[in-house]
Amino acid sequence: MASFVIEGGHRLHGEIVPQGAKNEVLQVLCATLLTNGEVTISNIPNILDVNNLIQLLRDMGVKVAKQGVDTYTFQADEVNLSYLESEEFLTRCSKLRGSVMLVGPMVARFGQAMIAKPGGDKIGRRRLDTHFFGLQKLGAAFDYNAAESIFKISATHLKGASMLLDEASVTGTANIIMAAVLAEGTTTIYNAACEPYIQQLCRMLNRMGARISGIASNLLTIEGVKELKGCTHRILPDMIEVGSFIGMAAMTGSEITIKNVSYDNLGIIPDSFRRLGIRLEQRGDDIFVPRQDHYEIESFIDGSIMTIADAPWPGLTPDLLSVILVVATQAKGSVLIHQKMFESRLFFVDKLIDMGAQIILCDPHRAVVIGHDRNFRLRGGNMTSPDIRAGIALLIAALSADGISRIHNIEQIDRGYQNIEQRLTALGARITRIE
Ligand SMILES: CC(=O)N[C@H]1[C@@H](OP(=O)(O)OP(=O)(O)OC[C@H]2O[C@@H](n3ccc(=O)[nH]c3=O)[C@H](O)[C@@H]2O)O[C@H](CO)[C@@H](O)[C@@H]1O
Ligand SMILES: C=C(OP(=O)(O)O)C(=O)O
Repeated sequence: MASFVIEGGHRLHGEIVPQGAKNEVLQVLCATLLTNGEVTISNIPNILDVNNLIQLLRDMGVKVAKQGVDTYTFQADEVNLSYLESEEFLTRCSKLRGSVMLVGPMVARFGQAMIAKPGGDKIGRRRLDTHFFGLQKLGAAFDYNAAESIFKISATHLKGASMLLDEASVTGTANIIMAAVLAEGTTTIYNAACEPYIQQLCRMLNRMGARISGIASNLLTIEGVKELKGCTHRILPDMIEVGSFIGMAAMTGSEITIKNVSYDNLGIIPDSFRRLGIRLEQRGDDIFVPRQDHYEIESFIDGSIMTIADAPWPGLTPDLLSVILVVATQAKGSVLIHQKMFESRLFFVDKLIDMGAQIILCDPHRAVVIGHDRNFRLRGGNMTSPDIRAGIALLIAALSADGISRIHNIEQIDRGYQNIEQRLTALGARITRIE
């Protein structure tokens, strides 16, 4: 297990460019299986989850060629179907959440898919019902082997259908879209997830010849086509990285410009940080965060205490709540952080309490943060990163703290953040990786 050693208390300064979005790239990589044509994707981040999925595609027989520093071509013209039943395939799938999105394309193109319970963050129950109910509606049969945690899906013929999803699952919607594009006839998906990454997937599929309308809404209409062709696609900047950097700038009292953020695709994220009293300016497609010695959490209009909660897009992504919680510890005022979607994502607050933060964990979903207004600083600590976003939140806390901190299990951070210590060191952070 690798660790970071962080010397806190240094202000940061300069420009940082967000990487390509992890959660978009995981979707569109799976979509390359839908065609035997060549798909070129650029702005692919060099992170653990993405590299694992690319390796998985290679092992399946997909021809993968690196064309540039962040650009790859993929050609799935000779997929090894027997590999899909191997022990090795199942083990690899279980390493990342994104692998679940192989199911839709595989059923659509090859009529069968087998997948082990996918990995990803251990942040509470992460059911897959929406995925499989949707695929069943399209005519696929599925079987779950509980003893081995293996899902088996097969379909001789997928047929378009109307469906109302029981929840707007992001990867579930992606899976159903990718199956429906090659189904016979029309599919409508209501209560579809509609975040920018799903929009990007739909636009890419349309460039491949799919016929999807309603993009950016929660009602998608998909007219199935017989086959898809290759295309080129560029990944959006990672909105969770953008939010993490806004929080990091505020918490460390630093002046930072975050470059090329695709502001229009950030939704409610900038305003969520503004509600904590953080000033940020849109400058073209950049975000400028000025140095702020104090920031004060707003109250609601009636004077009651602010709540910041997650919700399906266009609500606030749950993936930023850990960062928002950490940043609130140095604000003036109080806020209730309500993590509605996941039930084990707030337990990392124990580590912040050890560092001197004032937080009451009310229950697994809710934490009240009482901001210090920087009256006293967090103390460096020794901690383990439980999940990707708690990991970056702890890193931000450590950068602002007095003294030395150690964060263990940083593989969790590496899953989603590219060369993070080098990029932050370029801004003046003091972070050392210990293997
Ligand atoms: C690889 C990937 O893309 N992972 C993202 C994806 O995971 P993933 O697609 O696995 O997450 P889902 O959207 O399926 O659901 C996330 C959680 O929210 C709950 N839920 C979801 C929708 C809803 O309307 N109501 C509700 O309560 C689900 O029960 C689940 O516990 O979306 C999550 C929610 O944005 C993000 O945290 C993950 O980073
Ligand atoms: C929860 C996350 O990732 P995953 O779904 O891959 O576990 C995340 O990106 O915050």
